[in-house]
Order: sequence, then structure tokens, then C-alpha cells
Amino acid sequence: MSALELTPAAALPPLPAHDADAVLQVSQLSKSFVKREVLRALDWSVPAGRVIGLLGRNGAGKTTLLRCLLGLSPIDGGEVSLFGAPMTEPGGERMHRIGFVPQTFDLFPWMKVRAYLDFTAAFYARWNAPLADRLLGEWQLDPKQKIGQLSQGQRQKLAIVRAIAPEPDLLVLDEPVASLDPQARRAFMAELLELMRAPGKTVIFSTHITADLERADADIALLRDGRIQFTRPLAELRSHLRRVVLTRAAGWPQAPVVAGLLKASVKGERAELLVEDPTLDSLDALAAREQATLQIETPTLEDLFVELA
Ligand SMILES: Nc1ncnc2c1ncn2[C@@H]1O[C@H](COP(=O)(O)OP(=O)(O)OP(=O)(O)O)[C@@H](O)[C@H]1O
Repeated sequence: MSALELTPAAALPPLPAHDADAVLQVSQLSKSFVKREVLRALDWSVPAGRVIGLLGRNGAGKTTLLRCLLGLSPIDGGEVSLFGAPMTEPGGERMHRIGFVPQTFDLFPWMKVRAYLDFTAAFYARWNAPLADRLLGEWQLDPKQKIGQLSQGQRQKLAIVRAIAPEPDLLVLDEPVASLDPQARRAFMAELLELMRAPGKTVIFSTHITADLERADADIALLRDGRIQFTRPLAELRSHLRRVVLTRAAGWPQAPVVAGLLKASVKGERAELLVEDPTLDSLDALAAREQATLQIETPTLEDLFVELA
């Protein structure tokens, strides 16, 4: 039985409104597959009430991390605590507070959509049937169709309906929009934000589609080299990080170094720097000293992803 298969439970005690504590606390989490170390002493704390976009390159370990967090994949070391309790024993009442949308959904192909949702509803302490019905209608899912006959995108929509209907306090989605068309993607993101209006609700989703993160005004968590490098609100990243381009005809034997430098690369005449909180005076002085022209830009999230991931 997987950790997210539920046993029927009594009504849940309400979560305190504006829960200030971390929903998720990860300490020194390690996970390897055969010879490949995917997560390396990873620490992460996710506060309640935020939308977190988990970014990382292909193979960075996003799916592995999400599965480890939910007890779906055994961990080699470290600790995971969800809603303040260690995740050593998956299942139980706490799992009613968690919604999970896996990367692929291929369960119960013989079941019809309606029957599957009714069956699933019985396992949850909360189930918002009007919301599930509304989403089925909006996303044009035929309740009478068999799951096995749904397209990949339709299955993904069904998995999202299933995850949202129990009104989870923590919703975890592994590339939930990969198979959705742009219209469905937008509708889905709007639903997510709607869900987030309730105090204390938390969403963690992995994606490569940076535009979705921008629309959701998410906090960005970057997974690289087996660790969460940072978790910061997108607006904060935007306000602190600048892309600095210095151009000079003589080229650059090496990239110039400035205070707050996060990454530098040289391409012919151009030195491109990603800098945290640069001061204009020091950049002007550098440009004058090196006889270079100076350009300062606010990076898009996609730029940041390309630079940092
Ligand atoms: N069951 C498994 N057995 C062996 N190796 C695995 C297994 N699952 C994942 N891996 C390896 O772990 C690494 C991380 O994979 P994971 O799927 O977590 O990355 P990801 O960041 O989700 O990638 P993507 O963005 O492509 O979905 C990869 O090198 C992958 O090959």
C-alpha cells in the first residue's frame, strides 16, 4: 500500500488559522539510487500559506524529493517532518491533509471518471463535491468515460481534481501542467490560487514553465547539486538580482569580479554577470576602469533559471 492510499478517518481537527509553523521541515535528507547520489544532506523549511515553485534541471531530483517528502520513496538518511510530526510512519490522519498529483497518472483504467471520484471521496475526511463537479465541467471531463480512454492531459486534469477536492492543507504537484494545453494550464493555476486564499494552505509544485510561477507569484525553491539552494519570493529575487552586461571591444581574459556576484560568464566582447544587490556607483566605476559599456537589466525568471539552475 502506498503512503498516499488512505483509510477512512473521522473528521479532522481544524488546523489553526494562520499557522505560523513550517508545514514541512527537512533536515539532512539523503537519497541515492544505486551509485547516484540524488539528494545530499538537503535541508528545507516550507512555511504554511505559501505557493512554492520547485525548480531544477532535468534529473536534478525534483520528483525524487517530492516522493521522499511524502513517504512514497524510502530515504537513506535525515528527517522529514510534515505538519510538525516526523514522516517515519506514512499514512494515517495526516495524509488526509495532503493532496498529491504525480507526474503520471495511470491507475484504475477500467474505472469511469465519476466512479473513480466517488470511490476516492469515500477515503477522505473532507471532499468538496461541488468543486469536483465544477472542475469536471470546466475541464470538459466526461464523468462516464473510462480512465483508460482518457488522453494524458485529461488524466492529469482528473488527477488534479482528485487532489484538490479534499481541500488539502498541503498540495504537492509534480509537474502538474506538463500535459495541459495553455488554456487548461491557466485555469489550473487560477484554481490553485483560489485554493490558496484560505489561510494556512500550502502548495508545492515542480515545473519547468516559469511563466506559471510568475502568474502564481510563487516562492522559488531551486534544487541543484542535491540541495535546495534557496527558497525566496519571486518578487524578492526580482528586486535583489540584476543581470549586468559589460561590453568592450578588447574582450575579457576573465570575468570581472564585483561584490554580490553569483555567476559570471564571458562571451567574446560581453561579460555577463548575475549580481545580488549591485551598487550603481561600483558598477559605473568598474565600467570606467575597464573601458566598457554597462547595461543593467532585471532578469526574467527564465533568465534566472538558466543562470542558476
Ligand atoms: N527509480 C530510480 N532508479 C534509479 N535512478 C533513478 C530512479 N528515479 C530517479 N532516478 C535518477 O535520479 C535522478 C533524479 O531523477 P528525478 O526524476 O528525481 O529528477 P527530476 O528533477 O524530477 O527530473 P525531470 O525534470 O526530468 O522530471 C536522475 O538521475 C534519475 O535517473
